Amino acid sequence: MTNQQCNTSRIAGVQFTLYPMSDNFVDIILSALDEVDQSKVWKETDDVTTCVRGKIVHIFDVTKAIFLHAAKTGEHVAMTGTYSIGCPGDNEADVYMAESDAPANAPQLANAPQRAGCKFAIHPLGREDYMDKIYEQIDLSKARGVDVSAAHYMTRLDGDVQAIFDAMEDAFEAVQQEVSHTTMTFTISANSPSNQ
Ligand SMILES: Cc1ncc(C[n+]2csc(CCO)c2C)c(N)n1
Repeated sequence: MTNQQCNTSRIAGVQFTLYPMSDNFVDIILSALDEVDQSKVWKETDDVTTCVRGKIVHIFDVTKAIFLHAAKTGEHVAMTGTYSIGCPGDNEADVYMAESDAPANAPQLANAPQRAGCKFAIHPLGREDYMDKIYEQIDLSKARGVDVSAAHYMTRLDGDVQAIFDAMEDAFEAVQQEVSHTTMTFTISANSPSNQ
């Protein structure tokens, strides 16, 4: 689903870390961060994570593109992170909310097939009825190109990387419309020797 929100949408963000299981990890991390178009988001990298903030459509576009960039090296790579929206006081990158909705990396990713496995969990905050909000809003039966299965504390998604990130974006988008402060944690892994 593409994000149809206009420029008055709320700022969202993600803190994430890439783990290339390779001697070449510095190059893989830095080239992924360098070569992906992050012009539509606020960003900051340090020794622990990268933080990207802006419209929902762009924070998912950027994390998807960085993971795909690292995975196309053929090395076993994992990424873990937390998406967040509605965090009180989160507005210092408001200028990025005026960006257009067209995802900056979508054209380059159009033909970049890559399989992965992912587990994610969504956390609607400050609500006693949080389980209802999850069940009401998330309909992964509509997710195309991913196998969905239950796991303890998480939902597992297997399939193409782009379809996995699209399914997570749809879930995050739907829940945050109902619950103002929502976070989502995920771990995604590609080229794992466990699958060979
Ligand atoms: C997305 C992402 N952002 C930051 C780090 C932290 N980090 C670990 S090694 C390295 C390169 C050499 O400084 C960096 C930036 C990461 N792993 N993944």
